[in-house]
Amino acid sequence: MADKIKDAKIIFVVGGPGSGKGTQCEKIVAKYGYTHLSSGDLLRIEVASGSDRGKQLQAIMQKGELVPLDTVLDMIKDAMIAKADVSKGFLIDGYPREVKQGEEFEKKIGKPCLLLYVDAKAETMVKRLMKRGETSGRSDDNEETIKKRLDLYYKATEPVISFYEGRGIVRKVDSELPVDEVFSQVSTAIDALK
Ligand SMILES: Nc1ncnc2c1ncn2[C@H]1C[C@H](O)[C@@H](COP(=O)(O)OP(=O)(O)O)O1
Ligand SMILES: [Mg+2]
Repeated sequence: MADKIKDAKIIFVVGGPGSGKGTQCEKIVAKYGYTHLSSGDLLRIEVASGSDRGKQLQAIMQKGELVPLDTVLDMIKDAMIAKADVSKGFLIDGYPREVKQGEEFEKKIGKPCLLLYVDAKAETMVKRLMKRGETSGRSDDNEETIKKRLDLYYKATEPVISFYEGRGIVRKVDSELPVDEVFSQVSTAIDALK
């Protein structure tokens, strides 16, 4: 496993809920051909399957809490293995959510070459999520859960950014700007890799 993805680039895409991670990842996929793995989407697929594990996950996610570390990591790893032969890079979207998740990822999978920090104000994120909630069908896009997810983001995930800043791999993009302008900052960060 470690061998198979050794040469692939790994990018952590980190930012608050509703900051625009998914939106930017979609554009990276289109321009650079990376494989996009959203931990949230992987979990939602499991929930939709109606499995016992899915039911447990559903309860946790609806409360806006983090699901157990090994569960998410196993799902990401399986998805990476499935794409290892054809992928030159992986976008790990919405993970790590806490420093410990990052450490586990590196132990079991590999090191990121870049942490893309998608930054937006809390007020902006709430607005976008409320709007997204009108059509997303996501049970966690409601006012009460959004507040919890934001609190958890500031408490658990912001330290992740400081942790990787120490390694010099963090590039911050201003996601208050229109999507295409954010993407031009994203492109600059990715073009600088190699
Ligand atoms: N730069 C931007 N300007 C305006 N709206 C944006 C934006 N980036 C994303 N959005 C919108 C699209 C979605 O409806 C909502 C949340 O975006 P998202 O990509 O789903 O966020 P995330 O994956 O970080 O939770 O905000
Ligand atoms: Mg997303």
